[in-house]
Amino acid sequence: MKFIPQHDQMDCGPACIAMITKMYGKEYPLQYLRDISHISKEGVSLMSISDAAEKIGFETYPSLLSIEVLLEEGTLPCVLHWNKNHFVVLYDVKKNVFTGKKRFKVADPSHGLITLSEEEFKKSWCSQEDKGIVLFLSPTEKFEEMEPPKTQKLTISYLLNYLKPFKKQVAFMFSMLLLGSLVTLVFPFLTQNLIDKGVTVGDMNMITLILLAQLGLFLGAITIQIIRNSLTLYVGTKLSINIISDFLKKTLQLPIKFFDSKMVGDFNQRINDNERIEEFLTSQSLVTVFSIMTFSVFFGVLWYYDFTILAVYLALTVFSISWSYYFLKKRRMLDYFKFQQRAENQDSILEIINGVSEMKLNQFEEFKRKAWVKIQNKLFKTNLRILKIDQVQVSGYEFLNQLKNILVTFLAATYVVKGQMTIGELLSISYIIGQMNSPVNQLVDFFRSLQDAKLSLERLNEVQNHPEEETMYVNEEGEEQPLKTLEISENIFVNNGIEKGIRLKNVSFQYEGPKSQFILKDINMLIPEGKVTAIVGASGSGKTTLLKLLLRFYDPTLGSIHYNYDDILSLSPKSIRENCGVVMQDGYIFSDTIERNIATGDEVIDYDKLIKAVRIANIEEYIMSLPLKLKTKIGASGNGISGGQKQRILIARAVYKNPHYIFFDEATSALDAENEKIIHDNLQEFFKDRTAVVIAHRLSTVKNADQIIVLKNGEIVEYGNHKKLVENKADYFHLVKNQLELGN
Ligand SMILES: Nc1ncnc2c1ncn2[C@@H]1O[C@H](COP(=O)(O)OP(=O)(O)OP(=O)(O)O)[C@@H](O)[C@H]1O
Repeated sequence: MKFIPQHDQMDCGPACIAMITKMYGKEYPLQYLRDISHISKEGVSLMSISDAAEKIGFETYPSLLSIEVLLEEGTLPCVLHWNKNHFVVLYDVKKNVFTGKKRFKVADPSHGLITLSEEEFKKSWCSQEDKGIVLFLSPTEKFEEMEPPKTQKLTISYLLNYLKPFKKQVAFMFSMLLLGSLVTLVFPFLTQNLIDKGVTVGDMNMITLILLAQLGLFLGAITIQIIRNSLTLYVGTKLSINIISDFLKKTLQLPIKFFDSKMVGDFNQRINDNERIEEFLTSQSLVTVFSIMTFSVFFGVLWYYDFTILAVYLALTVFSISWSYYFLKKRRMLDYFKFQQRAENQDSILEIINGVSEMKLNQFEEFKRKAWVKIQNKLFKTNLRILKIDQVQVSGYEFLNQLKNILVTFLAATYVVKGQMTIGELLSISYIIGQMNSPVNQLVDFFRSLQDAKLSLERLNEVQNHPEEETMYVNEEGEEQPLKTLEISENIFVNNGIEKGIRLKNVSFQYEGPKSQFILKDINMLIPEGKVTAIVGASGSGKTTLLKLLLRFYDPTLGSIHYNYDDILSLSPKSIRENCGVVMQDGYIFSDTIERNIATGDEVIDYDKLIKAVRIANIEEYIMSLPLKLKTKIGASGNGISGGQKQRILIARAVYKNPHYIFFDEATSALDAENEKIIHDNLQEFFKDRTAVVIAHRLSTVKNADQIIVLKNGEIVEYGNHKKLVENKADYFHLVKNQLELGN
């Protein structure tokens, strides 16, 4: 059984399929499996795992059954629903020949390969009385025929390219290292001469001279060390900035769907991954090259002194390195788990901080604190496992090192006793052995760092390999074409007199896999150019989702959306968003000045436009009452401003953009009636000649719209203007009835 760990907190499902496909001889990349199992922040469901497995050629049978039936009729490996919130693979069940007791072998993507007794197994698996949920998978011919998609892997050599711009500095660092190594090389000869030509002969002048030379060399070595450290810091920092900045650039080009499945902790850990790689490139790799050089030089010097001593030294060194390497491999998986638990830990702390007031209001503190302690316990267990391995590795390594030193000293001392070696030579050899140990330690550190860097690379690979948002599209003739820019022009020619606007044809949409619920169902509508369309409907009816499709955050599962005559799939998402002024329900206030929060896209702020936008959003009075006016900083996530002020700033942001399309999702829901009326009147003027879609529950906002669309459970149930819909006395009427009676 080849174990594959989950990379992120929600990855257990895809990791289980990856292990099973591997058992059947095929290696599917985790990212591909994530995509086809439609992973979200909540992870994947058994249905999505089954969908994904079917897609790559398995036949799947989900079941709820008892342990006896599982053992009698089940085929292994299978996926089990574990502790009601996780998935694992059961790959073997063995019977103890002496006790007759069964041992269950389980691959837990967040913990490793584990063997459990029947009791333990039942405790984690059985969710309803004595039964548990299982997904059996059997490969079909399709599985044999299908080839896993190829992914390009980031390699260490690719990363070395990052060092290229720093050739000069690296060469300089290298020459410093070389110089340092030459200096240390002279020390053993000085020691030998100090004893043999100074102390033994009683030549005080010689002793003084040699000691002065040693002092001089020592000062030289310190100077070299200082220069080297500053250079390493310089190159390291620059490299780190380049690597992480490229990573952020790439990450920001990924589609929203990618972010749907990631937690903040997962991203933070990836930044750490980048730093780990930087450290590997700057500190470890260079120093190791140098260490190997130093080692080789001392190797030659030791050979010059005595071959037997060298041979003993080498044999034990090879043994101690192999010892460490073996344990490093064992530690590899634990590193994955630690990474993941640290991400969980960060998310938990973040949630406690962000939700502090809700927690206090609803007495949730204890529960959340205990959840945090639970994560800490998991982390502690992993750390304990790591420590156990490290203890054995380090103790064994130290023991071998000491044994090496003792043996070599014993050999050298024997030579001195026999008169085959001088005391000076003995001391010199001791010095050389001491010097050779540090490159060997360095080599062990290098292997550890290399392993860490490789793990980090694997995790970064999935970001690197994920297709970016702006890619190609396939036209009607089946040819690949570059994406087009959304055209906004007065004289767009529309074929056959078709009305201009955004047209939705038979649009259906699901967030997750094919077996998931349709959030939008067969939507047909035109959002006419230059007019205001309002969308109303009960909470959860799919209004926001519809808006997100228009912004190309997601693509329709079925049907098509056309901006005038262009299919949305042929348009670059960036160009669509550039032409849209959007206020979302969860609009975000950046930790910056008010003016920067409004003029987000412009390098140089156009103050005329800004004042106009601020006036339309009716927030001028508030801003001007602040001591720093437009330059006032509004805190992280908009702390320090009220909900209504936040909405007005978001409206000002959309207006400042001067967009052709306007999408407002409950943009004025937090405002008082008076403010809403003023903004509403201001917007009527602003909406002129623009195409607007407004989602609102309040009658006053939608009443004047040119057309009103009523959504119910993802379907359009009614459309028309206010007057017509009220007369219909159907869904719209019921939605706004209370407000009508109030005389609005
Ligand atoms: N990222 C997502 N992943 C999975 N399901 C989602 C996601 N976002 C929304 N949904 C689901 O889609 C459905 C419609 O949500 P949507 O936000 O579009 O409704 P809405 O009509 O805008 O509701 P409201 O008036 O409360 O804002 C809901 O059942 C919701 O659970």
